[in-house]
Amino acid sequence: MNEPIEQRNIAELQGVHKRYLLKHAIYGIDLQIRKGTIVGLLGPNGSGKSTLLKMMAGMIYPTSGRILVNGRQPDVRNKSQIAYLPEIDNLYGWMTVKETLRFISGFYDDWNADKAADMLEKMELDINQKVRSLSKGMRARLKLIAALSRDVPLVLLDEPFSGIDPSSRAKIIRSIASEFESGEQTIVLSTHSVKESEPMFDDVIFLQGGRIKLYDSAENLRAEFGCSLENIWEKVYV
Ligand SMILES: Nc1ncnc2c1ncn2[C@@H]1O[C@H](COP(=O)(O)OP(=O)(O)OP(=O)(O)O)[C@@H](O)[C@H]1O
Repeated sequence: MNEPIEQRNIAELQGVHKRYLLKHAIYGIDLQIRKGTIVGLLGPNGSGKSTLLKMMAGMIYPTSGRILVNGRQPDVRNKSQIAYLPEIDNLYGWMTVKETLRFISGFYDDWNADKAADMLEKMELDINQKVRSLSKGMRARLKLIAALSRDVPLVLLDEPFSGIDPSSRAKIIRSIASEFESGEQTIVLSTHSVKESEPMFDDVIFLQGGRIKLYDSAENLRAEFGCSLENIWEKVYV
């Protein structure tokens, strides 16, 4: 027997519209995010990726429409459901890597210390180094560890690879894919690194001007267009 729709989806958006003062960022989006998948959120600058992720994280609210994560409207009260990695750098420079992770872990009952230790090793970070002396790419790795070390149903990553060089990016993507517990967690990840990220995506959303241009499984999209997601990007946006 098929599962009811609401149990198959970790998040549902219905007619979601977002306006910042006079600027329309998202236009009436309907979306269902399947549980246990890694979803790529793709689109050019200003297409609405960060706005969509912030609304799903409960950081900002839709102007109209409805968002449900695990059946509840996201806000500060259901932070136990959602890990969110913002595009901005929100780390304290005076802390070491170890202190940063200890500090962040104190906020969350769902912190998985084993996972954090494992990722620290894979991401090759020195736990005694001060955050202020880390390179941009190293800081990006630390932010990623902070988001991925929580045992939550939904992980939202906004541009997690910005500042990370291409070879490290590929390595980190493999590490995310290996840490990912299919069935337990869902990851929605915005990125401009389509080529490197492509192998880990189950589903892909192409946004354009605040609207969904394409949304399907990566497999269906590749079959329909007869090419890679990277080439679909070129067909859609260039
Ligand atoms: N706080 C804000 N106030 C006013 N307009 C905003 C604000 N945040 C975003 N916007 C506008 O909303 C639209 C979508 O922006 P958003 O940051 O969501 O896009 P994005 O796809 O994440 O872009 P990028 O790839 O550059 O990060 C843009 O036109 C942007 O200028």
